[in-house]
Formats: sequence, C-alpha cells, structure tokens
Amino acid sequence: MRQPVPAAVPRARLGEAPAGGSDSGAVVSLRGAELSYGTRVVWQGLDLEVRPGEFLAVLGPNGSGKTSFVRALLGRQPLSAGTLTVLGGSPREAGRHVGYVPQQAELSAQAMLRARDLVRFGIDGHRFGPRPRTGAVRRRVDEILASVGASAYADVPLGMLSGGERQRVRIGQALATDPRILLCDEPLLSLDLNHQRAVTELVDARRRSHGTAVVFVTHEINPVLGLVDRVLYLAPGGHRIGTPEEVLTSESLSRLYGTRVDVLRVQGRVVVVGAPDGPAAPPHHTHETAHETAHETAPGAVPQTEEVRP
Ligand SMILES: Nc1ncnc2c1ncn2[C@@H]1O[C@H](COP(=O)(O)OP(=O)(O)OP(=O)(O)O)[C@@H](O)[C@H]1O
Repeated sequence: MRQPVPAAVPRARLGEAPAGGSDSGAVVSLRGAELSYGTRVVWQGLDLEVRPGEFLAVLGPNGSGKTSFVRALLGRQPLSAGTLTVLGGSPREAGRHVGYVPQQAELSAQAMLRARDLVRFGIDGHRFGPRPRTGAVRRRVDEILASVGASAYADVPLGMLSGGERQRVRIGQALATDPRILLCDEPLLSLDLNHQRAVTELVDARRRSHGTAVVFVTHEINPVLGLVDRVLYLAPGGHRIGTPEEVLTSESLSRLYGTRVDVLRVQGRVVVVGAPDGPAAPPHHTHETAHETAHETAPGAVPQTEEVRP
C-alpha cells in the first residue's frame, strides 16, 4: 500500500484502537462477505479491511456490484453471508459517521433547493423533531460551502448549477456531519477533466486532513490513480484486492475476466484493452480468498466488445 496513513492526520483520529473501530483499527471490516439478489450472487468471499485515511477505489464493469457494495456499507442492503462491521458496529449504527456522495442524482426533487439548503440537510437532516436554525448552524454551513469552494453559489438553486458545481455541493453535504468514512458512488460521472480534478482533490484533502477513509466507486481509475492506496476490482469472475500496481495488470485482469485483457501504461495513465463491460454480468460460480489470488472465471464471462478506456 502506498501511504495508508496520511502524515497530517492526528494519531488520535487514526486510532490504534479507535472508539468505534474494530480491534485492528479498521473502519470497515468484511469477512467472507457475500451479496445476492435472490439466486443471483453478485460478489462473494470478500475479505477486506479499510483503514482510517485509506483511499480505496472500487472498480469493475457494469453490473459487477459496485453500487451494491456501497449500499451494503450504508446498511441499505444486507449481506447474504459473512459479516460486515462499520466503525466496529452495524452499518446502520455507524450511519451518522458515514458521508455519502451519490451518483449524479435525479435533479427534479432538488432543483429548487439552494446549495446551502442541501448542506444544512447534511447537518441536521438526520435528526428528528424541530431543526435548529441557529447562527451556529448557519456559520457551519458557510464554513462547509467555503471548504468545497462553493460559497459563490451558496444561494443559487441546484437546478441552475453545472454538474461540477453540484458535485462540490454534494461533497459539502456529505462532509457536513464530519464523517469518518466517505462513500462516493461514481462522483465523477459526466464531469469534465477540470471538475474531475477539483472533486478528487476535495476528497483527498479531506482524508489527509481528517483521516477520513474514502471508498470511491469509479469506472475510470485515471483521475484518482495518484491518490489510490488500494483497489477492489469486482468482475464477473470474482474480485481482487491490492495496490493499483498489483491489480491493474494484464495477468490479473485476464484472470478476473477469463479472457485476454491487456493493461498498458501510457504517460502515467492506465489503458485497459479487451475488458468486457457489458451490463449483464453472469453470476459467480467459484470464489477464493481475496488479495493476491484472483477468482476463477464464471462460465460465460466472454467479452462481447473490445473497449479502450483512456
Ligand atoms: N434491488 C435489486 N434487486 C435485484 N437485483 C439487483 C438490485 N440491485 C442491483 N441488482 C443487480 O445486481 C447487479 C449489481 O448491480 P450494481 O448496481 O451493484 O452494479 P454496479 O457495478 O454498480 O453497476 P453499474 O456500473 O452499471 O452502476 C446487477 O446485475 C443488478 O441488476
């Protein structure tokens, strides 16, 4: 792993045995985890510990279970086997300490909300009863908007913001509860390169300053390649966990997909050639332990298309 614990993070936050963490200090711990919908096994045999301040990228083709992984961490989707603890307890109990940046959401319900409203929901939306509208809350909202560079459009309805501006506000909303874990589900979708960079820098700054663990689902590794400590690669044939250098190799992805996949490194970028990315991934039929061993490939995991992902 590259730099599992950012130097800027106070030791108490990183926690050798932090309150609300597991014995190992992990903020997320999965053991033999399996997630199924009916008879459809999406992933299985998942053993993973995410540490404070770690940046974990979750990669994989359409339908490989990336969003389901995030939903499990949020306590919205139960495992079908194995165990999952978040901050040492159940995912639901940990909810208040988990920030969530969803995929670019349907805007219709939020279009008239102002940026500051969304961030305020992040602060007090979890609470029952009357919401405090104190000066302290207003000041906190302003601080958060400033920290994500969104002060200039604090009072603009979301429907009038660009995709990149909205993502800044959503990150602000996710940071409003001072989370120890930040879950981001494809936050870069439909953003141009400048906005991708701005969003990834915001997320990285947060984990470096506060030791917030980041679980970052993405189709595209390159915008976060320099930040990622480890990759969880979900594929039709199983999964693999390791550093980008370990996982993103021709040998590793060829084993995961059960077909020839070439991983090229061009000017510091990763280019994957030949990985199928169809929406209908077949169910798993085999599994092994994670880390250095790729799972066997399920029958039928044959590429329909050849894809180059720059
Ligand atoms: N609530 C559900 N009930 C039944 N099947 C589901 C449900 N949610 C997801 N699935 C199926 O589980 C599989 C994994 O879905 P998931 O959305 O987690 O994949 P993903 O990797 O995030 O995909 P994408 O990259 O397309 O967003 C898919 O085959 C999907 O159709």
